[in-house]
Amino acid sequence: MSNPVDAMQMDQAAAESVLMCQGLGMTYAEGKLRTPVFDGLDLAVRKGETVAILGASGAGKSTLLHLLGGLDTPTAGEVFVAGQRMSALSDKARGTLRNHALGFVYQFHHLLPEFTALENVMLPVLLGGADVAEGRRRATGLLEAVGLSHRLQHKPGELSGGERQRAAVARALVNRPACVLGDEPTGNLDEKTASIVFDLMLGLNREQGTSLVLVTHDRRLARRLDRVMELHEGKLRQLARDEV
Ligand SMILES: Nc1ncnc2c1ncn2[C@@H]1O[C@H](COP(=O)(O)OP(=O)(O)OP(=O)(O)O)[C@@H](O)[C@H]1O
Repeated sequence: MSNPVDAMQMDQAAAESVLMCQGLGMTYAEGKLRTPVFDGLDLAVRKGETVAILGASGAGKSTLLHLLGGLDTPTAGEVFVAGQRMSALSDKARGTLRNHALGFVYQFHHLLPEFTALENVMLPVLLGGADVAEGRRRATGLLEAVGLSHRLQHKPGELSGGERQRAAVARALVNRPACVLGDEPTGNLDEKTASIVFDLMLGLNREQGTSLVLVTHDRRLARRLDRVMELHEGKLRQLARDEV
């Protein structure tokens, strides 16, 4: 960013968004193999806004979500989380900001198998520095909200697929993040359970004013979000309602 006026405008726009990227580019490089995925992507997600990202297999949706979540470093451009420029932060500060400001839900739940549902949901609260009583209170409240108050002591292997995914949603929301990033969060569930988990995410996000960025192949679910974007041939484009 050579022009200071541009830099100030970018910082201003970032401050008004919970999540923003500008000029985002990613090219994977391994030895001589270079895989350009996209370049020059701009996206700004406002507080409470829900955004779907559609795109064919291999279009770069997971790559984009990883970069937005600070889990990988872009080869071009900038990501701002809660107004903070990710590239300006140390690894430790980036990790703290991620834990505090973002929640993640994946297609596979990624719950820790040796811990109970309650412990899994408490963990991000404890990592954020709160005490055990506070962690238990918040985790229990959210597990109740996702209909799992009767399964607090069950380990992931003792839960159904839908129950595991609901626990993963509770875990993503327990630190009251500004934004939840979902990578096909209902992709592994049957239609009815997918719809229940999706309703839960939307309901909890709206109650808490949390923004949602959701990668999905399911246009029917995407249509229920505020905005639908499509990643196609390295470009991100907002779709009109009748295109979804
Ligand atoms: N670590 C990596 N090294 C090299 N290339 C990669 C790497 N990760 C992903 N890619 C390539 O980048 C492109 C985008 O991958 P990505 O996983 O982001 O796509 P996607 O849109 O999420 O696909 P899907 O819908 O199938 O999950 C793909 O062509 C993939 O092969």
